[in-house]
Amino acid sequence: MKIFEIMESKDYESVILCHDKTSGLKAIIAIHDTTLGPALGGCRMWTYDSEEDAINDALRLARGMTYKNAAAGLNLGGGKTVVIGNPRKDKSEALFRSLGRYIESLKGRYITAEDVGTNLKDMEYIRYETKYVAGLAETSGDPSPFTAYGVFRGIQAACEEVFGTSDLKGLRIAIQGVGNVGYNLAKYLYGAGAKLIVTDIFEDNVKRVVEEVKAEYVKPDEIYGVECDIFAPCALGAIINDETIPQLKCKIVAGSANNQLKEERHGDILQEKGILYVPDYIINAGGVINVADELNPSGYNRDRAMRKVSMIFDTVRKVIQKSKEENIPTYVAADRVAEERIKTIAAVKDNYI
Ligand SMILES: NC(=O)C1=CN([C@@H]2O[C@H](COP(=O)(O)OP(=O)(O)OC[C@H]3O[C@@H](n4cnc5c(N)ncnc54)[C@H](O)[C@@H]3O)[C@@H](O)[C@H]2O)C=CC1
Ligand SMILES: O=C(O)CCC(=O)C(=O)O
Repeated sequence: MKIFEIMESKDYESVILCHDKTSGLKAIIAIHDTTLGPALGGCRMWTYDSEEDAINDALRLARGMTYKNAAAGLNLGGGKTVVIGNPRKDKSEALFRSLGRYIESLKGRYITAEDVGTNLKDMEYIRYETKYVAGLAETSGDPSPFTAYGVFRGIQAACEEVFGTSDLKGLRIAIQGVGNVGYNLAKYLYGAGAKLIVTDIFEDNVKRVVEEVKAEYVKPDEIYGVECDIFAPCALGAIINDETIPQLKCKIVAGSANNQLKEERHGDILQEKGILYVPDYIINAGGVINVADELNPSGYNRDRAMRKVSMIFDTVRKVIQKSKEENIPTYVAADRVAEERIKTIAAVKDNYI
């Protein structure tokens, strides 16, 4: 793996390899860009097939956070931690405290939070060793309901564009994955009068949405072909690909899953087919917007965080507008929105003060 070549090609600032023999910690902290402020991004714990896969994931996710934070209007850069290990078997207080000490050594250049495979308890252990951790139980807590609310607002903005109204009443919305975010999203959509079709690989998760929001159930591999207005991927990445696109019968793709496009060209294909794709990192920023509110000098405020999450409606509109004006796919427009903000703020910071 030619690490410096990769870092140079996508402008990474640092990649820190962390190892602790006692706790078995093997982690990578990737910091992509700190132009806007300290890098904020969650800590993922996963069993990777190889160390190279883990490093690549950390790099990709860290860069994603730069774009997510920038487009969301946060004064934060992008970074991410990847812990190599099985989140069901390999967790311990020592492991997360050891990681916390590495994060502390960065003196605030990187702030961590939850991600796939980590939870509030893990963040508490990290907190024993460093204050550079957000998303704690006593402050902003579980980010999922905020992410779901942001996705809901983004869907409303997309509907305004495609159907001429943000009213979701009577629309058919297919949700892939009704876990933490998908479940909360289903409740918002049901409350707004939408008809839901859902799938999940866990029976319990399906059961609660079928009961609580009268959703229709389809098998996991049937969700792509469901006749619907909106397809909301809330499970895995790379689900918009050569196999799934021909099956889609929706007008909008808008959901919380990270890295939905398997390859960038799949965003182009959606556009050619007249399906509006709402870029993942624009619509799923609710969680990080909420977590970032903890960094406010006056302390965390839930109402303020919700107001900011609600503005995802405006960010989605801005991205759609840019895509139309510049005749580019929405995923390119999103990147431009983020890059332009970073460039402008970097120029402001050029001044000597
Ligand atoms: N939780 C948050 O605040 C944020 C989550 N995201 C992304 O949103 C997505 C969902 O996150 P969470 O709800 O927190 O995760 P989760 O693990 O609680 O829920 C995911 C659900 O998808 C289901 N699933 C997995 N594979 C599936 C398949 N092949 N077909 C159907 N269902 C399947 C799982 O059984 C689970 O119920 C992930 O991609 C995550 O990276 C992004 C930003 C913030
Ligand atoms: O929401 C969080 O807990 C951290 C932010 C993050 O890593 C993400 O949005 O993917």
